[in-house]
Amino acid sequence: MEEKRQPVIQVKNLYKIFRVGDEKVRALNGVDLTIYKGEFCAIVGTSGSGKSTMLNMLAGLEKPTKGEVVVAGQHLENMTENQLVKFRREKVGFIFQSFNLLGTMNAIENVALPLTFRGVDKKVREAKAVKMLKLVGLSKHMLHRPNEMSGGQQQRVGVARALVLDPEIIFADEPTGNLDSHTSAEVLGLMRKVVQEKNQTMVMVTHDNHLAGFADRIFHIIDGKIVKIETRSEYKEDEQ
Ligand SMILES: Nc1ncnc2c1ncn2[C@@H]1O[C@H](COP(=O)(O)OP(=O)(O)OP(=O)(O)O)[C@@H](O)[C@H]1O
Repeated sequence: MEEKRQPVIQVKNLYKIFRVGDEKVRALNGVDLTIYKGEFCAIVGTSGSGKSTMLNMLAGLEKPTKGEVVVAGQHLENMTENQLVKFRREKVGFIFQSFNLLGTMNAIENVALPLTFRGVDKKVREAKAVKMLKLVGLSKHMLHRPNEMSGGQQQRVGVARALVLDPEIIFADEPTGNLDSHTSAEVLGLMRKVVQEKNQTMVMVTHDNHLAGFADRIFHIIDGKIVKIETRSEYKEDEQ
């Protein structure tokens, strides 16, 4: 089993040091990790542990101080800003805590929006958006605007919008931050299902241990270091 797994994200000896006045903040203090194709991984830690910094490095939003970040075969630490923009556009989808939906657009239009930026034909855009909304269980809410939907439904529109471009890798930052625990569990279960079906790779950061439990593997981060990696027991048994 193990040797067939294809690494999608490889981080080696990663440091991110911020200077604040005379002080140095070691937001990432020597991180090594590998994430494989098809995995749903969670990076979990308390406030200030380095989660967002880690996600920013993996998504090519910020440059490391030192170390390697290889994503989908590309060394992000050597790329120019233009190359990073291209990398993000082609490879990556984002799901945020705040849904970032446009209030004047209905669900279909919101989900179709990233395809507009790619110059996809209107009919094709709408067909893809409808398909994604069905996949996230919103068949009956396609024409609803954000203020005509619940928080959980809005977040599912956000998930559909992140996945409509079929990204190889999805990054999620506290994706259920504004939702109650029951709805959070539903949204995460759904994200996991969709990503699994398409054999995509998802990395989520959260401070919530319970929500991290939805992931195949959990990386625990404390003071910019990965201190423990947990694998779901059912997967461990598969691998033996
Ligand atoms: N731009 C910055 N300049 C200076 N220090 C920073 C900067 N960004 C983050 N830090 C520091 O780096 C450390 C890690 O921050 P980070 O935002 O990655 O934590 P986090 O785990 O995502 O926290 P939270 O859950 O509160 O969002 C913190 O000590 C933070 O104060």
